[in-house]
Amino acid sequence: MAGRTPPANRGRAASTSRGTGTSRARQPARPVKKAAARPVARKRATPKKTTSLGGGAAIGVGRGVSALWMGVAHSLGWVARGAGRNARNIGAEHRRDGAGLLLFGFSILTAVAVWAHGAGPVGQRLADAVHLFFGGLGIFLPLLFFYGAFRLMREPVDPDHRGRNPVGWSAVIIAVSSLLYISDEPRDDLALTGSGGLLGYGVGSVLERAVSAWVAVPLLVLLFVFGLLVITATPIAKIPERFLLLLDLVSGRRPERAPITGPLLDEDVLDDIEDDPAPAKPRRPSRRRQAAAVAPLDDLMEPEEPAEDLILHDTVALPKVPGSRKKPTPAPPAEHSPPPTRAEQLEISAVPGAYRLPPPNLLAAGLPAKARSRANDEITAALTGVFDQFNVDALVTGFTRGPTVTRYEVEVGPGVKVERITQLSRNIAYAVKSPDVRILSPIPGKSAVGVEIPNTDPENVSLGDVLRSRAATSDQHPMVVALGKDIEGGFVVANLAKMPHILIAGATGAGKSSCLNTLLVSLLTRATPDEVRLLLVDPKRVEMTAYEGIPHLVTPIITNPKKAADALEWVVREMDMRYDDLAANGVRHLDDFNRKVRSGEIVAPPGSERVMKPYPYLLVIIDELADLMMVAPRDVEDSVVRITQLARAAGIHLVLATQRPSVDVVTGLIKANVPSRLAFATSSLADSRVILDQPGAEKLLGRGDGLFLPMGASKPVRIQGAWVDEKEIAAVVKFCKDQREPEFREDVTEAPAPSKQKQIDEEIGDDLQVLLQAIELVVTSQFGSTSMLQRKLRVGFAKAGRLMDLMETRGIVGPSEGSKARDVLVKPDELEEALASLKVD
Ligand SMILES: Nc1ncnc2c1ncn2[C@@H]1O[C@H](COP(=O)(O)OP(=O)(O)OP(=O)(O)O)[C@@H](O)[C@H]1O
Repeated sequence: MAGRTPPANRGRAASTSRGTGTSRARQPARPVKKAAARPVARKRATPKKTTSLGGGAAIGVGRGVSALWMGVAHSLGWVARGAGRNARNIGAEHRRDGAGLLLFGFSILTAVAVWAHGAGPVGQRLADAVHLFFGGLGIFLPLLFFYGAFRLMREPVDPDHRGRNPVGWSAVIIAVSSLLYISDEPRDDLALTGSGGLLGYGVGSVLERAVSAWVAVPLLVLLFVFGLLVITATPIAKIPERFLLLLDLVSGRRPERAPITGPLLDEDVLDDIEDDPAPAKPRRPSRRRQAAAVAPLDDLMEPEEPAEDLILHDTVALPKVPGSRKKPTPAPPAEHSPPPTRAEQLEISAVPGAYRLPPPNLLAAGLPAKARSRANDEITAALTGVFDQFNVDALVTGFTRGPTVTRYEVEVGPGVKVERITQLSRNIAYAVKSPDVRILSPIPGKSAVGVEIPNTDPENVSLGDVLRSRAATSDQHPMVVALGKDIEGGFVVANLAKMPHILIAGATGAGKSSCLNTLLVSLLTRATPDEVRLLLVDPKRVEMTAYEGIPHLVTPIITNPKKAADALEWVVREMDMRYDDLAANGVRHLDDFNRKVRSGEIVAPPGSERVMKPYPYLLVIIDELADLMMVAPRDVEDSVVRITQLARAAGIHLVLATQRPSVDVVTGLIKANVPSRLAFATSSLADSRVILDQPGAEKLLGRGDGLFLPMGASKPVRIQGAWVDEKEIAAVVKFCKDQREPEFREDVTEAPAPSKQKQIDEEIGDDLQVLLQAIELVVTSQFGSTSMLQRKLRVGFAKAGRLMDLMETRGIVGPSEGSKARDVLVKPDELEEALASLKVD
């Protein structure tokens, strides 16, 4: 988005990018032709001028010298260009490290020269120069170089604040040296080296003569203060806040940290977080707002420098060809998560402080994200080439690199149809050697067409980074989970309580299970079992075994689809119970109920033995909805629909995952009631339409590449799902399990309420024997046909139909599909179990 590209960044890209130079040369030819014409004319004129100077030996010698000189110059130029080209191919971090090491070397030289008067003749000259120029201040110069070298090597550059330190330090040095000069006016050159040096003399003497020492001194003090404010990035209005914060830190009181609850973290962990500041650039305004509340000392001194590994990307702007179209003005930076909210549930814990959340350092930090790589430059050139070949007046004006995909921004010239870019999609795919090109027309919020092309050098998004980002830590709600990073490199988190239910779908291997892992680990690291309870359904049996035994579970992980259907009915009962409580106490949402219970406004009715306790959120995660829908389609659909329609206020939320997003699994009713969707790569356009109601998911790349369509949004956001590995999952699970045993509810997987059972039993009446025969017939033949029952059991049509209905209510066969035979849901090897359960009933 335009808003995410600070002008400074664009300037940087424009001045440093070489690859872009290539694309520039390939821009529409008009300006290039004009420029080329002039040098040719000059070349013709030159020989004339030279010959007019006269002939003879002098000319010959002159030419020889000139040729030699040109030869040497060309060779040197060639070597320098080669070295420069190679240097540019080195990664940005290495170049920065190189500069840091160079400065470090220089600081050693200066230190030895100035402090120890050593380092040979070079050191002697250097020391003299330093003393002459900076006077008494010169002895601090090595320290300043050390500091500069340390920052260059340790912290990434932030283009927004690139000039801050040089400007700040220059102001401080000029002010101090001038003050030194005025306070100790030297009478000769030698004394100059003791006071403010030439610098102090230059500024101090001029100022003193111009406005007298009485005015010059306050002015210089103001300059000094300005320098300090610039270095520490402190606006004047923030001075009192920062000062109080500094006092807090000096007196040993740690400032309140919004992100992570205090008692749950030890000092090491906090230090980890201090070393690992949240990404700053795209959210800079709000970061400033919150700086006083969250910044530790490091942040106070260097609040604008994001950690290398958490740096966010902005659009890398490419230089414009002369006279190219104007760039749209940047809009304000995009936020990826809802504004911070105060979570009521946080204080629910029955035994405060008894349960510690897993420390963030259990989750490893990912590799630093790249803002630009060689692959990006090559693709920019390829795109420009395609536009040139097809004579389309369009410019690649920049790109935003995400972890898996880069979005190239293309601006079309006046009068050029946007469709011309769309029509070129196949040629673009051919030129960039990737079939997965996705064209966005326009990029929301920008007058530009987006061409999304997979990175040939994709990066993983570590869950730890997302959970430690400001997007996640600024919202303390226990149901906030990490999703990943968007295409602009911004962290994406979501509050499951606000979804309020989400459907996750994608072909096998697309990243659903990994996504469920990130959701679960996010919850475990942010919510205590008193705040959130989990009901996990894993018909695939292997995906969630790692979480068995965590204290958040209400029941052991359910792997049997039939039991899962029963569990959903339990959820409906739990929801009804919660609703009764809400209604009886006149509150509309579980959060209000919990707040009133805690404040004592809601108490048990007189005479009741019940102890009123806050309700935890209940999150139901179903890994394969299709398996449940096969067993008891009507029951599951009924339960899901009922839960999704009502459960929001009762704090019950559903996460439904499926790899078969067909209409018989994700039925119209379920779709209508599950408003948030997350699509990973699907195998067909039809599947994409089922999940998102629009195409797009079929073009995703797999491995966590997804489209997130939160409730109410019309356009999905492309994200790269976060990744958490098995070791990290095991560490977090162990941390939780070591503290508490799960308290299972016995009734979750119990068969549905006796009243309903009885009703069905009554329905069976005297037909039990014939029903058992019918079940045997249908299951062994795997053929759910009414006429077959009529023939084999010698019963009439009405009776056979009734038997079929009874079998449907028992989950033996699927619903009627007109004249077709019904699906048989019980396998022959499960027959005994099915018959036994019926006989017991
Ligand atoms: N966010 C991610 N980052 C990096 N790699 C990923 C990510 N998500 C998935 N992968 C890779 O893709 C593989 C398959 O992912 P996953 O098991 O989550 O797919 P799935 O959709 O659940 O498949 P299935 O339905 O067969 O279980 C993983 O083993 C991993 O290598």
